[in-house]
Amino acid sequence: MSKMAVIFWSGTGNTEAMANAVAEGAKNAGAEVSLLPVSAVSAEEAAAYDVLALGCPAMGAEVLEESEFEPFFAALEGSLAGKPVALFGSYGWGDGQWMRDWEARTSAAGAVLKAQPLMVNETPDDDALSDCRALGAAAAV
Ligand SMILES: Cc1cc2nc3c(=O)[nH]c(=O)nc-3n(C[C@H](O)[C@H](O)[C@H](O)COP(=O)(O)O)c2cc1C
Repeated sequence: MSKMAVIFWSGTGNTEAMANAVAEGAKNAGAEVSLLPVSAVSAEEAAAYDVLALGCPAMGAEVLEESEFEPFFAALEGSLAGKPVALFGSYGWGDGQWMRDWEARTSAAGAVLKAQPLMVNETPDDDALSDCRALGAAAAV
């Protein structure tokens, strides 16, 4: 059974709702899942998991949230070579540039992207939550 961490930052709950569904999908697919706000985990602890699902909304001007998530991810980048990773997050008025940049960084770090990064506009509806569960399942195997 793979040990997977779903690690997220969420200001208004949208990415958190996605994270809950990602974790549910991964558990249903047989993974042992830890669901963690980014404030509760260090990069070193995150790097010890077999699989990572990382969630962060578009913040600032098309960037990762800068006070907690960006420092966490910057510290993790050096440990991502060969690591299976899935990315997800909610956004508002943008066109997804934050996710394209994040995906490029993750690939450049040598991570193995387990699925297309999943972006949801604002609050996830039922279809989006089922996409989140599918992402979790894809990451878990
Ligand atoms: C300070 C701030 C900056 C934001 N910057 C962007 C942005 O650059 N592009 C975008 O598409 N949405 C942006 N948004 C919208 C959020 O990404 C969107 O509301 C998202 O659903 C928030 O997710 P959360 O509920 O997990 O915090 C921003 C929101 C806030 C509060």
